[in-house]
Amino acid sequence: MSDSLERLYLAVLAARDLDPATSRTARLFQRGPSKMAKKLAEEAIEVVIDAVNGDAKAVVRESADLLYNLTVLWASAGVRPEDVWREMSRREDMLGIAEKLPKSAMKLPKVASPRISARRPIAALEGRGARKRH
Ligand SMILES: N=c1c2ncn([C@@H]3O[C@H](COP(=O)(O)OP(=O)(O)OP(=O)(O)O)[C@@H](O)[C@H]3O)c2ncn1[C@@H]1O[C@H](COP(=O)(O)O)[C@@H](O)[C@H]1O
Repeated sequence: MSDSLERLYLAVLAARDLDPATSRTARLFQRGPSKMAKKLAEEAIEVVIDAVNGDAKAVVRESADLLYNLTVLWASAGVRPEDVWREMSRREDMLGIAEKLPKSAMKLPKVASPRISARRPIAALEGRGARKRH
């Protein structure tokens, strides 16, 4: 999947400077981040509606649109796909699955994921309110 997204990301970068009259991507760049965000949100809602309606084929179609609009927003924000893959790997190393760190240290799993046990114990941050060491 990451290969497809990376190819799409490069295609979006290449289309950025095309004629907005003929390129949707160039038109999105011309209209700026707020339009990109609006389209991304619209696609996310379309995926949700189709999923709630149990229309798997529509979920596939709208998910492709969602990922397209996400790569456009990434490009506009200066985010590269590899930046996201790196963050997902970091989370996987911490927790064994790609999810956010729990807000408090208390919720970290008792048994570290196999990838962690082979490494130095990781001091869990307690989120933004992490106490400073005295
Ligand atoms: N991968 C995509 C891609 N996925 C979805 N879309 C378009 O994004 C829109 C999302 O669906 P919507 O129903 O929300 O859009 P719409 O209602 O048809 O029209 P709007 O309301 O958005 O104006 C559709 O029009 C899709 O055609 C895409 N448009 C372009 N690409 C790729 O982006 C690259 C650049 O293409 P151009 O933008 O055509 O230069 C190429 O590699 C393309 O294949």
